[in-house]
Amino acid sequence: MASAVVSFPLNKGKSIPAIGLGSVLLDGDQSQVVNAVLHAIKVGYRHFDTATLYGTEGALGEALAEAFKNGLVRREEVFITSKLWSSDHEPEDVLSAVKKSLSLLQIDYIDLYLIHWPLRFKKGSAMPPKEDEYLPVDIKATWQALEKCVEEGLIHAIGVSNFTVEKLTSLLDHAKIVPSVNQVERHPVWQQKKLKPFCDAKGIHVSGWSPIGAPGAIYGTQIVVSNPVIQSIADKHCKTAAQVALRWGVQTGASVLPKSFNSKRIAENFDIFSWELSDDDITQLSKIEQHRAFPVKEFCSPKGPYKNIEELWDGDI
Ligand SMILES: NC(=O)C1=CN([C@@H]2O[C@H](COP(=O)(O)OP(=O)(O)OC[C@H]3O[C@@H](n4cnc5c(N)ncnc54)[C@H](OP(=O)(O)O)[C@@H]3O)[C@@H](O)[C@H]2O)C=CC1
Ligand SMILES: O=C[C@H](O)[C@@H](O)[C@@H](O)[C@H](O)C(=O)O
Repeated sequence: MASAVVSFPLNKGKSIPAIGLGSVLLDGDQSQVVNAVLHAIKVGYRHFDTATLYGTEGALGEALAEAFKNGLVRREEVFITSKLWSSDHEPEDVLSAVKKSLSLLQIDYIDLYLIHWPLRFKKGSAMPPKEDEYLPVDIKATWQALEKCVEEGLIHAIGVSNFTVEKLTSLLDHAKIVPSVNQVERHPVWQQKKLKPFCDAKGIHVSGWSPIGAPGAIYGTQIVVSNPVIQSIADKHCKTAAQVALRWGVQTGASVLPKSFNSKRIAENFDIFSWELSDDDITQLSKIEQHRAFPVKEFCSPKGPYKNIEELWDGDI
């Protein structure tokens, strides 16, 4: 068994384990999710990241039910993150979306529920949405509906995903509950040098998606695993570039959410707690030229709230 998993305290609810298993599923075979989650629990993972969008809440729920039944782990020992999809932002849709997630996950509370994107789409919209499927965003109303779900005990902590400093600032102006987490793209090639210090100052924990640049995904990139600075640090520590990227994420105070449905890589990605990067390694990594691997221009539209990636990310690109 690998070393115990480290956690970061949140401003509400339980601590968030520093590593969580991602669960984007591109081809439809749900059994690989069930197997991956059960294997990950045995390796030591205690955090699982899913979303309504991914269609993997049911498979995660099935794996958790089996793990609880077999005594592999107890409910209070795992941390489950899921996300509200953009077509469920209407306040009256939020409660039923949360209840649907709970039912698929087969649990009676969700540790962390995030607004997946600062975007609102019509019901049944395509992915990415067509031009006439965008609706005006009203984060305040959606957030208030989520705050109610916290009051009712259905969710223990709430947060956002893909929010910039500007979008968080406007949410903070009227939020009763300060978001616990902002889940964003984060790895050594996009370190979130503007957003991370802002979130730290506001007590908002940052979780990094695509923490190794999604090297194996159809939409993915090799920009992290083939970066020469990362690779040379990996060689020095006898680790892989993926492990250096993940260790960097955790060592700089953010949780990381690597997705793998492959047993060997699930274990490889977890092996980041019994060694550390030196201050000089961190300095070298801080000098890597920065750019987003995933600017997500699919969500920019002349009819949407963001016409281009500058507007989506408020110039932080
Ligand atoms: N909030 C948001 O908007 C977003 C959230 N996310 C969340 O973050 C998670 C992680 O992001 P994701 O985009 O999946 O990208 P990751 O950086 O986690 O990379 C995952 C891909 O890389 C492969 N891989 C995993 N480990 C290794 C390794 N050690 N060496 C080489 N290849 C590896 C995986 O294939 P294999 O399975 O074969 O190992 C998979 O194809 C998602 O699954 C999701 O849960 C992601 C994007 C956006
Ligand atoms: O086209 C847009 C992208 O697929 C985007 O929707 C995903 O990256 C998503 O945020 C995720 O969580 O995986």
